[in-house]
Amino acid sequence: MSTELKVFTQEEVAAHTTAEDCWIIVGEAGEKKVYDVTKYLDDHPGGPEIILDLAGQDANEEFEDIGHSTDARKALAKYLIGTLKEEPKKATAAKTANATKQVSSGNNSLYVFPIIVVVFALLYKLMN
Ligand code: HEM
Repeated sequence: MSTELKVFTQEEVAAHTTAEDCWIIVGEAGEKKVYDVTKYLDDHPGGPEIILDLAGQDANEEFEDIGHSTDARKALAKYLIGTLKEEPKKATAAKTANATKQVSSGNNSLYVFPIIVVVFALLYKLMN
């Protein structure tokens, strides 16, 4: 059995919001995990609705606020399906586009930088 966990985006998780298909995100920033709790909904001591209200979302704050027991955490662990792809807010699409650009121009900038440094060093010498 593979121990590799699938990585889901926030958008992918957000598509599972019904009683027949209910995913939630639980975990601290940097280690957020995705759980498919569909089968647990009816077993939840706090009722299914409270979880369904947070379906497809990050439910960490609510999950922690209640002060769930170790047993609750063990129950949750059984429904782990993957981890959340966490990225710095916004600008992600732009960054990806830039990254592609930088790969192709990467070699050039490697040479340009030392040249700029040398030019500035010469200018500094001339002026002093
Ligand atoms: C997603 C947000 C969740 C909220 C807001 C929430 C809320 C609550 C509340 C209010 C109770 C108390 C019920 C009562 O005493 O009448 C409770 C109990 C419990 N919940 Fe949740 N729950 C959440 C998710 C989960 C999940 C995903 C699991 C496990 C898969 C879970 C497992 C339990 C267990 C085992 C209890 C019994 C008390 C304990 O052992 O801590 N809960 N929950």
